[in-house]
Amino acid sequence: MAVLVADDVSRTYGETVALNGVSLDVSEGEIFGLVGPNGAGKTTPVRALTGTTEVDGRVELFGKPPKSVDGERIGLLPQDFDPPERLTPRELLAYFGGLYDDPEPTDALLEAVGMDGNGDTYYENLSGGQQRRTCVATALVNDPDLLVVDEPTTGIDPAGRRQLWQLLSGLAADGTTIFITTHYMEEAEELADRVGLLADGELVALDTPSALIETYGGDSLLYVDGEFEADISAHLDYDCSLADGQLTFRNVPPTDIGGIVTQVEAAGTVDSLTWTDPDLEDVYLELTEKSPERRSLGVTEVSER
Ligand SMILES: Nc1ncnc2c1ncn2[C@@H]1O[C@H](COP(=O)(O)OP(=O)(O)OP(=O)(O)O)[C@@H](O)[C@H]1O
Repeated sequence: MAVLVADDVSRTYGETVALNGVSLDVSEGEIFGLVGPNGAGKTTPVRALTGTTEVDGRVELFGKPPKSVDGERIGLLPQDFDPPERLTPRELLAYFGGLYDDPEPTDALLEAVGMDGNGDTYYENLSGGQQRRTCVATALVNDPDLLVVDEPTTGIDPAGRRQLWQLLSGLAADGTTIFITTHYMEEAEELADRVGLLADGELVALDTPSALIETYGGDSLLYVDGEFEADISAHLDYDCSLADGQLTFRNVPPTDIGGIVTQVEAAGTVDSLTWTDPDLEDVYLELTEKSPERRSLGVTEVSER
């Protein structure tokens, strides 16, 4: 059963269309990532899911409207969560724990988010990343069945971010459903089972990261730098382009790289090779840099790039 359902959800603020007919569902134990540029509308579904803004369309959590769901089942980290500065992480977690029937132990929460060494420092004296880790812990205090986190790792260093990915993956493996918004494409690609891409309030793509990359990510590229004659391509069995002393080969299988180098070296010298595979960032740029008009014409094929 879907834990979370949004069906044809729209929200306008005055003249601004924040969400336009967004439909998605998230299954138990799934991590769903929502990505999109600033102002694309990512926070608006978070508010709709947690019943803090009214929307047109249907939103259900555990088969009920958000406001009817037992708060014990939901963990929320708002984007702009700003706890009292003169509390320590330990005091904050104790405070939030007091709001629930069976809170998680504070020490375990501090350790889970990598804050066990700073549990007694005033919030105002923590670094930005340490503050955000503390905020993540507050969303976990009730061991929620559904965790909704809006840009949870903003400001957290790469190692800390990976630690939180592991934490979230572990929670999902144990059955927690996770809805996460992020600006980090690596985070969405690594963490999310499926990713929805919002642009101008519309969900322009929704699939697994690998399927999105396959559909929209574009070509793998092999760059060969060296000294070549202008007619080098005539000596090669592979299509390529030559610009600024660099040969570019598109979509060659990795197993062909050795053969390409051998052919290029027969007609020039090779200084270096660079290989790039498309990733979710390419998908993001491909889909978000188009105007709404071009997207509505379905102009998203790789060949259009
Ligand atoms: N309370 C509000 N009043 C008026 N406009 C709003 C309000 N909340 C959001 N908006 C507008 O709705 C649109 C979507 O905002 P939203 O916060 O959902 O975007 P976002 O994708 O989360 O952005 P960011 O990545 O910058 O956090 C924006 O144009 C924003 O200005």
